[in-house]
Amino acid sequence: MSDKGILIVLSGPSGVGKGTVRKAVFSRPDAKFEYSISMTTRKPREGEVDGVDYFFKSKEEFEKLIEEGKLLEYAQYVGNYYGTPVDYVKETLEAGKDVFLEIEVQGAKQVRDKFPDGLFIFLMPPSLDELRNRIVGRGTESVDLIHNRMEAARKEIELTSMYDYIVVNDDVERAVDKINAIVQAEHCRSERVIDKYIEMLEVK
Ligand SMILES: Nc1ncnc2c1ncn2[C@@H]1O[C@H](COP(=O)(O)OP(=O)(O)OP(=O)(O)O)[C@@H](O)[C@H]1O
Ligand SMILES: Nc1nc2c(ncn2[C@@H]2O[C@H](COP(=O)(O)O)[C@@H](O)[C@H]2O)c(=O)[nH]1
Repeated sequence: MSDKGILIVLSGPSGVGKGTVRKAVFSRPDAKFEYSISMTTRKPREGEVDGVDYFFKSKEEFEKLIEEGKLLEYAQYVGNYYGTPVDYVKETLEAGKDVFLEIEVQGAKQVRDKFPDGLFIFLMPPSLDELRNRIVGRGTESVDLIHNRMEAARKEIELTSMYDYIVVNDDVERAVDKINAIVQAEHCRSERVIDKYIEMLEVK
């Protein structure tokens, strides 16, 4: 059995429900993943706690982290930086624990290049109309921004081939069930590959 954890990357278009699904994954009592807390230059929202929801940084601090190579990936999103701390991810995987990232699509592409063996899951809206309803319903975007995000979503949905799985977020709890099943299957697959390898060595 592999002694390293699996890097699980949940991504998808803005408004599809990544944050909602990620919170539901971690609210299950049997959740076995470690959540990688991101760094961001965005200001905390009401109720958000530094070191729990994000590590909140100034623009200067974030740019220093980029220069020092402390981020596995980073992206600018709606005028702020977001990034994943590389040391935490590597150390946690080395300790044999699965790490869960919830990041936007530019960041997911960068992680795929560095961790091709990661498990990449694209969260898909049931339809583009429903995606628009969710963005509008959240009430956080102006009309212009909603238009930009819908244009971006169309392009992102065409580029799903770099992902290992596509999960439709029609219902949050069903999406969580599917993600848990995918991770469990990935564990079984890697164990089977390693068992096969040991078997071959023993025959020799
Ligand atoms: N399965 C679902 N059915 C109906 N509404 C949903 C579902 N999942 C999420 N939502 C709603 O859609 C809206 C967007 O969700 P959320 O903020 O989690 O998206 P996101 O992908 O994290 O967005 P962003 O990338 O812009 O931060 C929220 O109002 C959320 O309550
Ligand atoms: N590339 C990265 N994207 C990230 C990271 N952490 C969060 N995110 C994504 O940013 C947007 C906005 O998040 P919000 O909390 O301001 O609503 C959302 O799509 C997140 O998935 C990260 O480390 N890297």
